[in-house]
Amino acid sequence: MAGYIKIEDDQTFSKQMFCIPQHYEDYLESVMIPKGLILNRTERLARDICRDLCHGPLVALCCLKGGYQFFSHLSEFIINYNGTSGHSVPFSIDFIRLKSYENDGSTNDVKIIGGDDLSSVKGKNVLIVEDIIDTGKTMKKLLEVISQFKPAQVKVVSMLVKRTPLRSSSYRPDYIGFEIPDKFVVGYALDYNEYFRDLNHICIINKEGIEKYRT
Ligand SMILES: O=P(O)(O)OC[C@H]1O[C@H](OP(=O)(O)OP(=O)(O)O)[C@H](O)[C@@H]1O
Ligand SMILES: Oc1ncnc2c1N=NC2
Ligand SMILES: [Mg+2]
Ligand SMILES: [Mg+2]
Repeated sequence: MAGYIKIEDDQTFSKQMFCIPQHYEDYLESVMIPKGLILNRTERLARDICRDLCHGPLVALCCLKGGYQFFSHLSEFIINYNGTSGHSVPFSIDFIRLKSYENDGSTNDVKIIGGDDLSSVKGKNVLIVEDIIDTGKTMKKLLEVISQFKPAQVKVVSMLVKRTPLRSSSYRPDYIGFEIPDKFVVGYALDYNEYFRDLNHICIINKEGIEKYRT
């Protein structure tokens, strides 16, 4: 397994140092990972992935909704690498919608909502692109489902892996952007009850935000 950037338990940035949408300012504790750093790390992940996987047709599978920003930027870097590294392979994309969270907890019931016709992955190298691994339940379910479609090989890249020793299945993806503390984070397409997806940076939600947008 390749390396990752470890975000320490007390490693945060002040909200006042970044552009934060006014409608969220009172509901965030701090910035954990600014978008610029996410993009820089994603560019290197694209190079690592291409060096390992780009020897045959590659299908990148976006785990909606939370994975869409990471998927979009990672795909762009893979396409650029494909075009400039002197070696290229056909790169196609597919989408699947998975949902298991309500408020800041897993319902332990991973629902696959539409997009589960994954016959396109048969015989291909598949890269599953996810935003975060927390308990690992979502990824465990997806890997079970995708294996039924007989892909040639499956690799998983997750932008974040949360340090959750007490409730994690200890599943580790093949590629990791950042290992983060056990805090509920939002932004860069990660949500809390569908809010905060329109926030650029990965931030820690505060108690007021948890109450304001609780269902
Ligand atoms: O490792 P786990 O504990 O399963 O948690 C990780 C999953 O939970 C979140 O999805 P969510 O259910 O919130 O749907 P969303 O992607 O639409 O936000 C997140 O985007 C991951 O897919
Ligand atoms: O911190 C988190 N933020 C958003 N979504 C999820 C998180 N952990 N599991 C799912
Ligand atoms: Mg998700
Ligand atoms: Mg969510």
